[in-house]
Amino acid sequence: MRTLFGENILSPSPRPAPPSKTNPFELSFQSSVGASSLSSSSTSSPRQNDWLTQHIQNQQRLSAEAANNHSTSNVSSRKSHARRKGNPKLLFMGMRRSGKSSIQKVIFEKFSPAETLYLDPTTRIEPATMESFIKFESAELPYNLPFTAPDFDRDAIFASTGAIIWVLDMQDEYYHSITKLIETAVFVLENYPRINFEVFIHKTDGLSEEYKYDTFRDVRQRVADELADHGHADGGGIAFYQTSIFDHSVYEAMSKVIQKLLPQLPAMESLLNKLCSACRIQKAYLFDTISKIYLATDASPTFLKDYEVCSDYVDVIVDIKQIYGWQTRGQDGVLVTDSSRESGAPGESLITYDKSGNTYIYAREINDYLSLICVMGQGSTADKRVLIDYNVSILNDALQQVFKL
Ligand SMILES: Nc1nc2c(ncn2[C@@H]2O[C@H](COP(=O)(O)OP(=O)(O)OP(=O)(O)O)[C@@H](O)[C@H]2O)c(=O)[nH]1
Repeated sequence: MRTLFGENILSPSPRPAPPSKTNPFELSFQSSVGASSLSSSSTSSPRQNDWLTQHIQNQQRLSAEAANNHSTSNVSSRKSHARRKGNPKLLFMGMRRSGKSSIQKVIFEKFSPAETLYLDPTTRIEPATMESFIKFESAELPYNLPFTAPDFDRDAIFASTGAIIWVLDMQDEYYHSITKLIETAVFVLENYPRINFEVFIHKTDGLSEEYKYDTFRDVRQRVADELADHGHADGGGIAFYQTSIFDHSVYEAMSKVIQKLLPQLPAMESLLNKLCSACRIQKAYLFDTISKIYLATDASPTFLKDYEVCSDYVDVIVDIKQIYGWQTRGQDGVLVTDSSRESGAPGESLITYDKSGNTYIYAREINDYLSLICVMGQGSTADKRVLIDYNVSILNDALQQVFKL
């Protein structure tokens, strides 16, 4: 693989094209809902972005209200995920030695998988936070904590939790874990229906594809059957993921868990979809650079290979940043505009992806903690870079609008 790092890795941000010129790569936010309001201007993308942002936020607000009413009236048939304001809060649960601490250490504290071999057992609730683009908060519940007891202060633990991640060790005897999982899931569904319940079927490394598939299906089936017996015929909205700290699967699963908690997700996805169709991007990911969690991607099918390449590229970016230093952040929690940065300009780079050089990875730093990584498709060659940069800068502006509010 040949890296095309040039002097432009830290080049100044591209100048937007003059608004009077028609730009074939410009984001055009055509929508059936707002077609009439957009038809008057075909080139004013920043204004269209404002409109889109507002429109999406209104939609989000309405659907959040609807979901709220729905979940209070009918606990077992919740459909939408509980997106809430504030930081995503994750609670790790599961049997002893299932890998709860390891997942947190690898993702949030950047331990290498081998360093997790001899972690001390967790005996008390250990909250941890990671400051990145968003502040991730996680905690691990010791296996034997009697949280269902009536005198236990459950609200202190569960009231602010966004998602519970049940870690199930696939390489161990897992029937007891399933029993505990069901107990916990029923308790959560009945007492805290707005918490997302996620199951990591963990330690998939070193197992045959056939065994992984059979075990995954077996666990899902058992959980669905047991929950149906407890009156949750729809499976309680529980999601299952195969994970291992030795590959990218744990990052991908964690990304999906986090995304469900982000109120800005629909807006980000919509913006990425528009960018992809305007710039012929095969796949676009918005990565939280430090944690390698992607906060959003476009609607095109996700291939693990694309994700792996983009994720590895984020590693490269982090390594380069470690060498040259991280730039300071403007204001807490708010995206910093290129012009308002105290020092330097956003980093950007290209890297060839296949031998022909037609497919390449485009990386653009949105701010110090957020990166846009795109797999560029055929027809979006590197010589159209200025136009692509221009569209990405529009996306950048729109993202700032989304996260300011
Ligand atoms: N093969 C494999 N081993 C893993 C994986 N994740 C964790 N482990 C190992 O599993 C063992 C237990 O991991 P921990 O993270 O300490 O498990 P825990 O659930 O936090 O354990 P307690 O705190 O005692 O409840 C360690 O030796 C890890 O290296 C994985 O994905 N694959």
